[in-house]
Amino acid sequence: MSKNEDTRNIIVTGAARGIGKAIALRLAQDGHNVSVNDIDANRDEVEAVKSEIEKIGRKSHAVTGDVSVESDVRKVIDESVSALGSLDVMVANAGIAQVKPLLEVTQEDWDRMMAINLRGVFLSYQLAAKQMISQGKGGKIIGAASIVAYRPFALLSPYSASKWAVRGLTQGAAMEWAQYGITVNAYCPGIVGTAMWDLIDEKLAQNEGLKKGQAIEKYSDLIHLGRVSVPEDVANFVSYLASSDSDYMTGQSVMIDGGIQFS
Ligand SMILES: NC(=O)C1=CN([C@@H]2O[C@H](COP(=O)(O)OP(=O)(O)OC[C@H]3O[C@@H](n4cnc5c(N)ncnc54)[C@H](O)[C@@H]3O)[C@@H](O)[C@H]2O)C=CC1
Ligand SMILES: CC(=O)C(C)=O
Repeated sequence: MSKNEDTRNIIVTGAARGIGKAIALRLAQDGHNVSVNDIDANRDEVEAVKSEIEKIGRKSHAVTGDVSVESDVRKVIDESVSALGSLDVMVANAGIAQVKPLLEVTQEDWDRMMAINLRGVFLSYQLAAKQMISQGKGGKIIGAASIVAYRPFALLSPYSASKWAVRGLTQGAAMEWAQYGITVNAYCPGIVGTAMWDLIDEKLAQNEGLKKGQAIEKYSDLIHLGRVSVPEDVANFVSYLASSDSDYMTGQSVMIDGGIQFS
């Protein structure tokens, strides 16, 4: 945490594992209180993250709910504000991936992708902004985009479109909410070794006639820094976005990918 930084009250969605968990733990280590959300099926994992945050010495709250459902996002925010006292930073991290040739994508596939990755971010952004405006002290809203928000990966077209839309939403929200002292930015990871990439690797391998582990190896050749990302690489950048050091930055979707894409 920067010198003279206040303790902030923060929500991280999709925080049971992977990048969301790393972000939640890093923000707690930075001295903030962190409320953690995930779907009900991951209740035990999200409770375990809450315990880890409390062991660090910060306040925490675990709240399950589906970010694509407005009443669930409202519950996540209301419970978190009751438990922590306010909402200063919202990290809309939850997301899903699907690997499928575009010619085989069904309307159900498309709708599920957009419901979670786009409507989920929209609801998290909008309801967080309303809460922050009611508090009258501004705030920081941070979303999960991806390098595919700039250049899609083949076989991940709906996913890429959802992340491209998150980049647009982040710009529009930044324009509309600057007047309330709210900044809105997004992080764009590259290839991060999480459960999401386990799934992508398996499905890409099936599609490309490779063995398990070979797809991630092949795609990793794109990384100039020469290693697959770990969730902590992304959490380090989100720590900056949540801190006052990023106060003059808004509307940006920034690559944190070891040098795959260059904008
Ligand atoms: N792993 C990677 O290489 C990259 C990941 N990202 C993005 O970063 C974010 C986190 O990704 P990972 O940690 O890798 O994924 P992950 O699959 O390991 O974790 C995502 C978490 O979000 C939760 N989640 C899914 N749908 C939800 C819903 N409707 N409501 C609440 N929680 C929900 C899952 O249960 C899971 O705990 C995602 O938005 C992803 O698209 C972006 C670029 C690269
Ligand atoms: C999952 C994802 O966004 C990438 C780029 O791998």
